[in-house]
Amino acid sequence: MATVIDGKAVAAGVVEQVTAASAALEAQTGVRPGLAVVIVGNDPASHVYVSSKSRMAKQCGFKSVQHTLPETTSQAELEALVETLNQDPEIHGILVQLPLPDGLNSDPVIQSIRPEKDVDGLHVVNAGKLMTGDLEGGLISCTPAGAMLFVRQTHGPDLSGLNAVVIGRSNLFGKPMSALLLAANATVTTAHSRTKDLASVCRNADILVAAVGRPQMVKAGWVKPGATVIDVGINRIDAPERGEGKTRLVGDVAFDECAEVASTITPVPGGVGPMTIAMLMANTVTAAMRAHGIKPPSF
Ligand SMILES: Nc1nc2c(c(=O)[nH]1)N[C@@H](CN(C=O)c1ccc(C(=O)N[C@@H](CCC(=O)O)C(=O)O)cc1)CN2
Repeated sequence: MATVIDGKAVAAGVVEQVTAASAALEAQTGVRPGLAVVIVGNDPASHVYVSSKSRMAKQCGFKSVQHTLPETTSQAELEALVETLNQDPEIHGILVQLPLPDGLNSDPVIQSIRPEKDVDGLHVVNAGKLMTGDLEGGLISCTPAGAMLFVRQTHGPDLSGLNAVVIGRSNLFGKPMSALLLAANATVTTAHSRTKDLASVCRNADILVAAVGRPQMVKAGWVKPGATVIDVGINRIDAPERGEGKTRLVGDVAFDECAEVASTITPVPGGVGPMTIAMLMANTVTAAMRAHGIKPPSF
């Protein structure tokens, strides 16, 4: 049976570090890190995530601002709000919750955020820094940064000689995750829906990262014995065993069977998910410290 990573515990450690850094910044400068979270529309899951982000920001000692905009918000209104937040000296981090409602284009919105306030790490400047191996100068997308912390805790900072396979190529996760693994010297394959014979590609992985959005797609036969398996999927499936109409969360990995083969594995829930919010806090305190000429800790 594999070692199961406790994402909640690791995230709590990061939040503790962030809270200390935030207090130190305030003691030195009188400034609290400021995080603005923008949500458009009525997606229930997004509202839950945004509430958690705002709550956690307060817990870390930040100034926390939430902008809740109606489904009918126009592209121009959304970009105007981002511009106001760009100009606000008390706001060091801006996050626009994704996905946006149909009819709104997230890309120009994200690119209108000042790179130094882009705590989601999605601006081309931050993505470019990551691609060129500059891990200290920019801001890194929260979920891959959190997943990478698990990888470092398991394998150390240098992944030389290890094969890593990332299933998924999104801007939010797959591409930055592949770049982080490559920067740590892993030999990286980015697999996706058009990859031929995905199972045998995965079987070559010492580190297998699944971010496909398909419930329990990765089976035990896809996992190399002794591999580290990181599950980034969050899928809600019917759970009639819990009662009529009930659901439960599962990842992209068939946990029970894969845990028999892997040496280390992340659960869903309680694995990578909690790291997303913790790393957002880390990015926000980093942005605030940089804005005041103070070197942030590495998380
Ligand atoms: N602008 C962004 N939008 C979205 C991001 C993001 O990083 N930036 N990521 C996801 C959603 N997300 C945060 O926004 C997120 C997803 C999951 C969790 C989490 O803690 N999941 C728990 C289970 C929660 C539950 O019960 O539903 C877990 O896995 O244990 C936190 C944040 C898309 N949008």
